[in-house]
Amino acid sequence: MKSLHFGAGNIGRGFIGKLLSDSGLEVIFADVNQPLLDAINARGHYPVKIVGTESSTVTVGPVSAINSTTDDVLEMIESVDLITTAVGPAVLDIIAQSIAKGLMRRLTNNDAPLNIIACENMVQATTHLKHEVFKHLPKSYHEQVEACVGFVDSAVDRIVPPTQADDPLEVTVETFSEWIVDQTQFKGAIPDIVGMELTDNLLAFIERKLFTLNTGHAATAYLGAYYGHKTILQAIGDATIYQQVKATMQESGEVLIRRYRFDRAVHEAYIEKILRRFANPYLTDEVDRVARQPIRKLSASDRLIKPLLGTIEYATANDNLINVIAATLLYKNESDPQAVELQTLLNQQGVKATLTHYTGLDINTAEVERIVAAYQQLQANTPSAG
Ligand SMILES: NC(=O)c1ccc[n+]([C@@H]2O[C@H](COP(=O)([O-])OP(=O)(O)OC[C@H]3O[C@@H](n4cnc5c(N)ncnc54)[C@H](O)[C@@H]3O)[C@@H](O)[C@H]2O)c1
Ligand SMILES: O=P(O)(O)OC[C@@H](O)[C@@H](O)[C@H](O)[C@H](O)CO
Repeated sequence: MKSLHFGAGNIGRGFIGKLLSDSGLEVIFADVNQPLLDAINARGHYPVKIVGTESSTVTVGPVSAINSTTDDVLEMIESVDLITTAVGPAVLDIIAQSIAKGLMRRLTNNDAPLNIIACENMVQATTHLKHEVFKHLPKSYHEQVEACVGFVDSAVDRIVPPTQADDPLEVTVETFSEWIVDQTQFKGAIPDIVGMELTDNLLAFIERKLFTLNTGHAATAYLGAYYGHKTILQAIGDATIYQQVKATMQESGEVLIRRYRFDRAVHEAYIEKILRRFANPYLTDEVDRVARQPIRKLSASDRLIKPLLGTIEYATANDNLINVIAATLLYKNESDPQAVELQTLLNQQGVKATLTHYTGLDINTAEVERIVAAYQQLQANTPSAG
């Protein structure tokens, strides 16, 4: 079997590409980073360092790589059996055009089933990609694509920070990993991939992951930045932050428990395990990586606002979520365009207008007033300001 994976970054090489290769699939990466592509093609394999209480380094390969902006991608789509992505939610809209073009070429002489799985931190990322792909497909292709192409949603969990090694191909990953896919959305036989779990209840799994791990991770990063920490390990090692992060995940967890009837004790254990993962002493994960793209993280369907909306729906506690959202508004990073845009709008339009603009929250709600008050309090007590 042949697979094309968009995004040869941390998750691409450290998780999805590794599982595909371990399962005997031929792996071709498509990326826009030419030096990275050249390095992959020159060597044909790369090292993955798995770190935890026991560490090991494994070699992933053979692999090859093509430039995602060239016609090589269209040619590849004509013949592969599986397409996966780990490019970041915003880039899905960019690669959709190439996927649509590739599908049109493929369908002229190949109606074998093809499955596409977007592995992004986003609810129903593949369904979103499907909508984008269909925007670029003439109507005459829609029926055939519906018949031959499975757009399979997934939840993906493994902490993979950028490597600290000199080798640009090396990836360092934690021991834990979880890839869950919606078994109801495949076309043809489901590929046999070691470590890919099947479910017919994906929404519960993706919300559980995004609104626990990623909610807690974002809380650690934005509170960490506020208190002047550089890494997630340093931030979670700060007792004040640890308690707030745990309480934030519990507030979000209460919504998940009510919505999906999760067992309370099992969910509490899930939170504890995630806190231990954040405190993995063998991973160097910068606060700025986890805090990246704060505007995306403040959107209505993402890890902060969706749980907040859930607490409003169920009338449950949300003081910690409110405080983390306020800390997110205070996040500054000159090398992150979204952080710069956020601060620019805050300076131009003030907290309330900025908050409602990015989150979609109703300006007249008590929660907006509370976030504004929390923002002002955090700002007045900024640790670095003395
Ligand atoms: N790193 C993690 O811990 C982790 C864990 C779970 C999920 N994720 C998700 O996986 C996705 C990727 O995250 P990452 O940490 O691997 O990011 P990354 O920045 O390391 O990798 C993204 C890769 O996509 C490439 N890319 C950009 N534009 C492209 C295009 N047009 N075509 C092809 N490739 C393109 C980049 O060059 C880069 O190599 C995100 O959605 C993220 O939320 C990350
Ligand atoms: O990738 P983002 O920007 O959506 O979120 C940053 C981190 O929280 C994320 O990459 C985690 O490391 C990952 O989701 C763990 O599975």
